[in-house]
Amino acid sequence: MPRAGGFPGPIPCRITDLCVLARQGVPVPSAISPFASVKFKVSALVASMVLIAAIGVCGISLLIAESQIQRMIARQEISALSGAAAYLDNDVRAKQQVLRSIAEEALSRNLGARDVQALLESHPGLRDEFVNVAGFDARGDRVASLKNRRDKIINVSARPYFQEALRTRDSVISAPFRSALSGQPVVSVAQPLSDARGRIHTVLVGGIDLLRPGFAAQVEALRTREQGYLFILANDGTVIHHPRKELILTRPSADEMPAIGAALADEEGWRADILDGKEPSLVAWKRLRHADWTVAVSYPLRDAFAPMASVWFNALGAAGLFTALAGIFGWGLVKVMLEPLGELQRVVESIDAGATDISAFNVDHADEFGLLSRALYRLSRSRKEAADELRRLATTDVLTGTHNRRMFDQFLPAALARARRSNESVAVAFLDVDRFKSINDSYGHAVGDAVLVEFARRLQGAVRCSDTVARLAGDEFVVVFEQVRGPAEAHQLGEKILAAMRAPFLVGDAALPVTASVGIAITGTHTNAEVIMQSADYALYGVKAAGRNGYAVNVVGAEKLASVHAMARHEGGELARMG
Ligand SMILES: Nc1nc2c(ncn2[C@@H]2O[C@H](COP(=O)(O)OP(=O)(O)OP(=O)(O)O)[C@@H](O)[C@H]2O)c(=O)[nH]1
Repeated sequence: MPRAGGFPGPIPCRITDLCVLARQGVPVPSAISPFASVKFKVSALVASMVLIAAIGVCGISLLIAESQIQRMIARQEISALSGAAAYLDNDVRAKQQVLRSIAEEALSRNLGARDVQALLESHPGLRDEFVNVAGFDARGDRVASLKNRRDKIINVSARPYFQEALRTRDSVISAPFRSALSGQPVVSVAQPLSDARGRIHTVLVGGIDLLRPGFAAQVEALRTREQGYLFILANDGTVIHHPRKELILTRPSADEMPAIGAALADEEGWRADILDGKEPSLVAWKRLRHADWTVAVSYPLRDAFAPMASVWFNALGAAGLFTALAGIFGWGLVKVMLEPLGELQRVVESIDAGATDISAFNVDHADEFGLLSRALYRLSRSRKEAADELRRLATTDVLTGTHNRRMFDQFLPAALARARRSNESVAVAFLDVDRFKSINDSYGHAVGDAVLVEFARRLQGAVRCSDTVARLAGDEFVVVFEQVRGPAEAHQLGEKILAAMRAPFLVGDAALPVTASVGIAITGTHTNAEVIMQSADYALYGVKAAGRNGYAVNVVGAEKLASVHAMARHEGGELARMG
């Protein structure tokens, strides 16, 4: 249930509910929740749009920047790898060159297989280049060895690099394998030695120990960054160098180690979508020219984009700041823009409270608020006119246009109160058309109506504008006279009314003699509406009893009919006074 004079309890209703309540006449709140305000909504909209735009622009820019940084890092890595590959190439070639020069020396000195041991020992620098250099005759049996000569005798005739060196008669770099002598992973360089007739009598094999600290250190020195790692693969995917030593000489599948799989894809390239050990990584690779190896680097993207994290953070901070500024700006802007609406609301409330009228609408705005003001002005005007018309209809007698009983019932007490305050007298004349029933019966109701209309017109013409004429019912009328000086004036009023009715009423073709009886009461002490009406009725009754067509005046409180003044109409139209 609505509370008296207020809005129902905790507000559970929506706008439509408010409209229903308003239509039912229940007061609805004029203030709205801040979150329902247009200011809030527009500010939130502006802020959201700026936030979306800022995040969108920053996000796209940063993604583009990330992609460019990725390319840049990849290019840097590949160029660093090119340097590393060239270094490794040169290193292997230098080792081949060393053995090749020994081969040339053996040929020039016409040395045979039996001289190879001495030849090797005459080149102490070989120990720096290789873990060991051994000589094998054409059957693959060892005939010389720089180190470990007492080691078990091995035969290398089945080794592919040995066979290839015999076949090509040129230097060959082997695939990585585990040395039968040292058990270490090695790569061998095989160099055939020929005699003057071109017959290969010995194949020199120099081993490069892949786990030798010097080799690992050399490779690691090629890295350009602290993060990530460098690895080397043979063309069949066998790992030659890797920070995880246990992988060396293994051949992991591309599924097991995507970084290794990617590095074998092409001569040179990079990919940034590799998951290397659960970590998204950028892998760049480059194939060596001379040895059939690929040198590659794996670089975690997290490290690559570490500087971008702070850029993202700053960008989001800037987006938040712009959003807050946009929200404040939007709020202020909408506040200014909606100022005319607030003004309009104040005008409507003021009109509603009766403090001002509809002329307060500012209809001069050129914008939408002007349109709204003008529309509200028109609506208010037509509603006011309708209300005025309703009020008029509610207080007007439809047939005669005089006031009706309702209006009279309100007016008389007010007039009496006014008179009391100003210590003046009020007179009420109670009129009744004489024998009106016979007019109706003789000429019909329409003529009766016309008589009533003419009667009212004459009555209104007989009194002052400030006097109030009302039709109570049927052929009964009343007139309220204010500021009456005394009974003598009341008599004059009675005379005046009767005189106004004296001429025949011209209705259609007929000229009807119409008379009226008038009972007048004038205020005395303790007068109220009921009392003065009774007094006027009493006077009217006296006139009727005395033969009609006359008036009588009563002073309230002296309820004794002093005299009846009746006018008798003779056939010739002459009037005679009966006292
Ligand atoms: N034409 C018309 N007649 C009405 C209207 N209202 C009431 N009447 C009639 O007015 C007549 C009133 O008659 P009364 O006042 O009772 O009696 P009277 O004939 O005037 O006689 P006295 O008052 O004694 O002189 C009734 O016949 C009603 O039917 C109206 O609006 N138009």
